[in-house]
Amino acid sequence: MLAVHFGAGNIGRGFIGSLLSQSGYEVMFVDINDEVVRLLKEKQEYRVIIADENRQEQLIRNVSAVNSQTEREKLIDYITKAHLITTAVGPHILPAIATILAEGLQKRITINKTPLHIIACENMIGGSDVLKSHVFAKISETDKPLFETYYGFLNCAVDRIVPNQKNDDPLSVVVEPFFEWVIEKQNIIGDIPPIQGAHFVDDLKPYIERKLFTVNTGHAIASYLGYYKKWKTIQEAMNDGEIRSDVEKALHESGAVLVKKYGWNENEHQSYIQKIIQRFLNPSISDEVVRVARSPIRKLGANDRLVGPATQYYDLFGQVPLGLVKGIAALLLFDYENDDEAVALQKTIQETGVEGALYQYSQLEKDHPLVIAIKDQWQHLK
Ligand SMILES: NC(=O)c1ccc[n+]([C@@H]2O[C@H](COP(=O)([O-])OP(=O)(O)OC[C@H]3O[C@@H](n4cnc5c(N)ncnc54)[C@H](O)[C@@H]3O)[C@@H](O)[C@H]2O)c1
Ligand SMILES: O=P(O)(O)OC[C@@H](O)[C@@H](O)[C@H](O)[C@H](O)CO
Repeated sequence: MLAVHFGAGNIGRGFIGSLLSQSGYEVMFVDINDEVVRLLKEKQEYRVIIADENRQEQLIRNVSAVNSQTEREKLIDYITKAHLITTAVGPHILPAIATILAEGLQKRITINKTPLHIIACENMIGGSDVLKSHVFAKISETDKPLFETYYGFLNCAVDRIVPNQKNDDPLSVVVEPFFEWVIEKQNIIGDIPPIQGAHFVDDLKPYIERKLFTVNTGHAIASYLGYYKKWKTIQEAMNDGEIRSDVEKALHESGAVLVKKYGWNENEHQSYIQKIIQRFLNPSISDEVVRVARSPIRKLGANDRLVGPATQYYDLFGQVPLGLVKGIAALLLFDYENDDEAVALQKTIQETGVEGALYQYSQLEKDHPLVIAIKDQWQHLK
C-alpha cells in the first residue's frame, strides 16, 4: 500500500507519516525542502522520539520522498498509484498543492479507477472540503462527476504537539506521547485501508471544535501572552501564574460554549481541559511561543480558535468572554518580525486601527461589543 503525504515537516514526519508507516503503508513524502527530500530518499527511515521521561524511540521505516517542484512527473505517477493521500502543509499551502494534486488525480482517472481517499490533516474546520474546492477549481466540468465518484475527501482532526526540531539528526522528530487522529466517515467511498490509531466517526464537528477550541485556543493564548511577557517557550509561559490563569479562564469560556452546544458532561470537559494544560507544561518538550503564535491573521479568522468561541459565547450567553478577549488583544500585539502575517497585521492596525483589522480578518462589525472590549484590552496592554 502506498500513501502519498504532502508536507514532511513536524506533524508530517512526527505523526501522520509515522502512523501510516506503522500501519503498513510505504510512505512517499512530498515536500519542497530539498534537504529533507534528499535525506529521506537516502536513508528511507527516521526516528520518532517520544518526549517523556523514558524517551522511547520508534524507527519509522519504508519511507521516501519526492520534491513537488523538481519532480512533478514522478509525483503525478505516485498519485496515480496511491492508496491514500494525506497532507500536513499548513492551511495557507493547500491552494498551492491543489494544482499538482488535480493534475495527478486527472491522470489517475484515465488509468486507475479505484477509489482514493484524500485527508487534509491541518488545524482548521473542514480542511479536506477546502482542499477539495481548490482541486475542483482546477478541473473541467466533465471531470467533476468522475472525481465525485472516485475521490473521497475526508475531514479530520489531528492532535499531537510537535515543536520545531533542533536535533543533531535532521530527520528525527521529538513528539509528545499523546496523539489523536479523528476522521469523518461521511465521504468514504467503499472501504478505506486501516490506519493504526485513527478513530473514525460519523460526525466530526464536536471533535474538531473540542480540539480547536480547547487545545489550540489555550495554546494560542499562552503563546500571545507569553510573547507579550517575553517568555521564549510555552512551558515558561504556562509556568507564569498570571498567564496560566488567563489560559484557564479562556478555556472555561470556550468550554461553556462546547458543553452548552453539545450537551457534554461539564466535569468531563473540565478534566479534558486539565489534561491539555498538563500537555502544555510537559517538561520534556521545548515549544517556542513564536511557533505556536505563527500566522496570527489565520488565527484571527471568524471560525478559528479565538474569535470562533468568543462570538459563539457572546451569541449564547449575551456576555463578553473576557479571557478570550484578552487573548485576542494579545494576538493584536504580536509583532514578531520573522512572521509575515504578524508584520502584515501590524501594518493593517496602523492603517485602519484595531476595528479595521477585526473587520477585515474576523468579519466583526465595528460596533460589536467584542470589538469594543478587545480594543479596550489592547489599549490597556499596549
Ligand atoms: N506541529 C504541530 O504540533 C501540529 C499539530 C497538529 C496539527 N498541525 C498542523 O499540521 C500542519 C503542518 O504543521 P507543521 O507544524 O508540521 O508545520 P511544518 O512547517 O513543520 O511543516 C510543513 C511542511 O510543509 C512543507 N511545504 C511547504 N509548502 C509545500 C508545498 N507547496 N508542497 C509540499 N510541501 C510543502 C514545508 O517544507 C514543511 O516541511 C499545519 O496545518 C498545522 O496546523 C501541526
Ligand atoms: O499549527 P497552528 O499554527 O494552527 O497552531 C499552533 C499550535 O497550537 C499547534 O500546532 C498545536 O501544537 C497542535 O495543534 C497540537 O495538536
